Amino acid sequence: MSQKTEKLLSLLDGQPVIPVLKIENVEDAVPLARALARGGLKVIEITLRTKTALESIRRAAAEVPEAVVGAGTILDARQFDEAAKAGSRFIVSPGLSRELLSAAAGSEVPLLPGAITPSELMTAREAGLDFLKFFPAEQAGGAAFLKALASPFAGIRFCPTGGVSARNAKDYLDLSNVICVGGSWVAPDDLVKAQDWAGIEALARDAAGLAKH
Ligand SMILES: O=C(O)C(=O)C[C@H](O)[C@H](O)COP(=O)(O)O
Repeated sequence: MSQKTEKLLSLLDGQPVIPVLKIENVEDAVPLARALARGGLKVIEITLRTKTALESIRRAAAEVPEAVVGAGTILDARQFDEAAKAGSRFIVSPGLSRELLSAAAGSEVPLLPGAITPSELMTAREAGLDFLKFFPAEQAGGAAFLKALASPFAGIRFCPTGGVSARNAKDYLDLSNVICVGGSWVAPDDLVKAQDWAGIEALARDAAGLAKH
């Protein structure tokens, strides 16, 4: 296992679900991170899909010490650097590219890149990355596909994301090559919009209870 994977795994500390967050209103970042941490999901991924994402990362990282804030939807080296500077402790991408791999190689911040096909897995492996995001998990073939990758790629482990929910998370978590899953279901847009932090805390608590094996 690479040193950066070890670092990422120690940040995760056995958490079975990484909430994937889309924050429109920057004022929501701190209470949302706090609610998720109260529910047991300290490690969160704030996606760069909104204008307020970087400022949301900055605020959550600075004001919620119990949270481990990462950035998601990172597509290139510039975004990698901006997210790292904002205080992201880890970086998630839906895919992998040479540019992103080289940004990650020059940084202390671990990268969780997306990969699906055997060839993509081999590219990641050559770059020393052995913990990958399997995205979009359900649409790409789901738990059956991921299970089939376990034999030839014994050293590679995954965080399946995309179409994962309370309904099917266990199907993934039960696989030997899955460490955790990612998903937006613990912080749905309507609850965030309603600032229903208690509701989100309850969803987080259920997700945190989805132990591996
Ligand atoms: O933005 C990224 O970096 C992505 O890779 C996409 C997200 O992980 C998925 O949008 C979450 O999927 P859902 O749980 O199905 O909503």
